[in-house]
Amino acid sequence: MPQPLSTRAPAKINLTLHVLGRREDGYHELESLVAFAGTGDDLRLEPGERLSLTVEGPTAPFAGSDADNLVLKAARLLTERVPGLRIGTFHLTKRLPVAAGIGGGSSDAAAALRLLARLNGMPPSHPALREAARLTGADVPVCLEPRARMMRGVGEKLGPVLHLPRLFAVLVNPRVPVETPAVFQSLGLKTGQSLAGASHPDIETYSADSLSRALKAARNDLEPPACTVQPIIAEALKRVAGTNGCRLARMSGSGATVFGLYDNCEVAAAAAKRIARQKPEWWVRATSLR
Ligand SMILES: C[C@](O)(CO)[C@H](O)COP(=O)(O)OP(=O)(O)OC[C@H]1O[C@@H](n2ccc(N)nc2=O)[C@H](O)[C@@H]1O
Ligand SMILES: Nc1ncnc2c1ncn2[C@@H]1O[C@H](COP(=O)(O)OP(=O)(O)OP(=O)(O)O)[C@@H](O)[C@H]1O
Repeated sequence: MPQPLSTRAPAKINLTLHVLGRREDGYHELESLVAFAGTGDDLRLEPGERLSLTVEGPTAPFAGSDADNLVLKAARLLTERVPGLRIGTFHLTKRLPVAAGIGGGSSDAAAALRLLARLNGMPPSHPALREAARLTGADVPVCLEPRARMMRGVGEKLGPVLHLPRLFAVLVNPRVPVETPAVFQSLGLKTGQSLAGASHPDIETYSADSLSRALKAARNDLEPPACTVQPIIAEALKRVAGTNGCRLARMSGSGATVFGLYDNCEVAAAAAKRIARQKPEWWVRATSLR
């Protein structure tokens, strides 16, 4: 029985993000503990002669032109590397906010690579998949197998899968797009500049307590520059931090999405309800992270 050619493209959450410096090519060296949410986009692949894409769903109008979609970029990069690759039409249901720091486009691109691998019987470790992912964007490699892990370099160095205790979260996006290059720019590092930063311990199995301690001791270095680029992020952080039972409020990636962590799903759901009532125009989701 062939497996259905569909997959979830979950939101990527940077639980921590330390900037270690800026390379000569202008990209920034990072260290980030990445997890994935229960909420995301959906992608389906209908095998066929031509490579094409349809996009629908609530946030489809904001995802740019289909020709520039990262789903097609990743698929093209793979076809260039694998002669005779079976292809087809992708159908993307777009639900995640765009340019939001939760890797929507990256996760969609990684989902496309997973579906093409499945259609062609390629193992997930195939070097062409890894290369196509890396060339599509810095966040794509970590999204290939969406499980919690440490990400280093500019996203190409991945640690082993981490067994995190289930985290109960609320994701909040004030519906302002934030362009990643503008935030890195606003950090103001010179090329070749290194920063002394506390590095993350390499732990494979966290208890709820050790994870909570590690998260609190860490930070997202892109939070201050992102708040300068888009001051509403500071308001989102304050609103999340002010909800009952919020253990930690932090921005993901380059923003503007902010997450709050809670002890259980009931408290998280209540916090989401409260923020959605206060700010009906914002995107608010209670979800779990792993
Ligand atoms: C901030 C993160 O979301 C953290 O996970 C990622 O590092 C960004 O990943 P991404 O959006 O896939 O990034 P890309 O599309 O590859 O790069 C967009 C732009 O962000 C800047 N960029 C990105 C990644 C990185 N490590 N250093 C950078 O300086 C570069 O100006 C680059 O031109
Ligand atoms: N499938 C896609 N979904 C969303 N945006 C896409 C997609 N393909 C291309 N894009 C373009 O990519 C840009 C970044 O969108 P995306 O939602 O991936 O950002 P992000 O969440 O900030 O990503 P990251 O956290 O990796 O920095 C947008 O300007 C958008 O036009």
